Amino acid sequence: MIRIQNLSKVYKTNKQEIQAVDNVSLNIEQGEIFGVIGYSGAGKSTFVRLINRLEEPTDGSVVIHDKDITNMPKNQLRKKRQKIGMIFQHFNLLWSRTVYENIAFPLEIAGVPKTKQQEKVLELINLVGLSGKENAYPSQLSGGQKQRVGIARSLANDPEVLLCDEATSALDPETTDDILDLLVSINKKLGLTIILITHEMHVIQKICHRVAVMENGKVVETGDVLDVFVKPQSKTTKRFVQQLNPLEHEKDKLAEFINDREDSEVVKLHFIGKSAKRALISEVAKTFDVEINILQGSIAPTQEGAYGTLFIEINGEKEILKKTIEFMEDTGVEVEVLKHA
Ligand SMILES: Nc1ncnc2c1ncn2[C@@H]1O[C@H](COP(=O)(O)OP(=O)(O)OP(=O)(O)O)[C@@H](O)[C@H]1O
Repeated sequence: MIRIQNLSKVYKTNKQEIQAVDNVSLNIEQGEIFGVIGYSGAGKSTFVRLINRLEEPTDGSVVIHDKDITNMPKNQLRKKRQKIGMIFQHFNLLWSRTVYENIAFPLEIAGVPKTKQQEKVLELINLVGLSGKENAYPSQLSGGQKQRVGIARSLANDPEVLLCDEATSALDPETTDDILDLLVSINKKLGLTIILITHEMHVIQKICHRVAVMENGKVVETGDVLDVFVKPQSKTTKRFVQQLNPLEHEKDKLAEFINDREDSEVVKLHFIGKSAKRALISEVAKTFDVEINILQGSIAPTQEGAYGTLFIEINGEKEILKKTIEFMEDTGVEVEVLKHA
């Protein structure tokens, strides 16, 4: 649905050239929530602004619904942009206009008749949970409410895609979660494709189906969120995943809880998708003559299912331990033995 090919942006200043986006190619499917994550300076903002040509690309193409944005004349681009919604970190609302008037603004520009405008604005106010706030000014709203106005405004012309530029970065964690829930419900209700950029892995984990990791203008890794979380390939991705899974850091700290016994094996289990719902530990305890000591564990939901990590110590006879590990491996859970008996 959105085909991005060999997209590049070079900023030329007096002193130097900066390659902000470097030969990025991605396909984003209809109806998916696609996240782009990277540290500051990775090129995320530039990338997202190239999609609606708020920045002119130096090279490459962006095709949305079979229309090449990159070589479109300005008057056609203005029309096409009405179908590309965008929300921003600092909301970009019109401060002298009420909530109602902010949301009506893109409809006015598109020349929608007043009665139709009213119908649409009230529908959107209801959709984003701002009923009763129609006549409030942005200065009278909380950050979360301001972003709800931004979202309603971005949806006014029934866009084909919604671009989110660090849309929750100025919000506290609780409000961030509310706004992310709203984006998921809009994605489901309207089947709207969403492309969001962020520097927070939590945002990717909570709402995205697929993710691309950017570094120095390049996409260094891309894939389904669950796969990227479970098997991050690049160094940068691993650092992002560790933000959410501090257990990975704490492997060494477990050492003091582990017995010196010769018959003890320490195992890290990775539960992915359906396997996260299985009562594996009690199954093992009922099936094999072993003792299990749970050392540490965590679980996190994503849009495509949960993934979790559990560190356990298993005590028993060597042969039985071997069979226990094989049994766990056969269930589809990933098993990594950290200390052999
Ligand atoms: N208008 C501009 N002129 C020159 N250089 C720019 C311009 N905009 C961005 N850059 C440079 O391009 C690179 C990528 O910046 P960009 O803002 O896209 O990164 P980012 O990943 O969004 O980072 P942040 O989250 O800090 O905004 C940086 O080195 C930045 O300094």
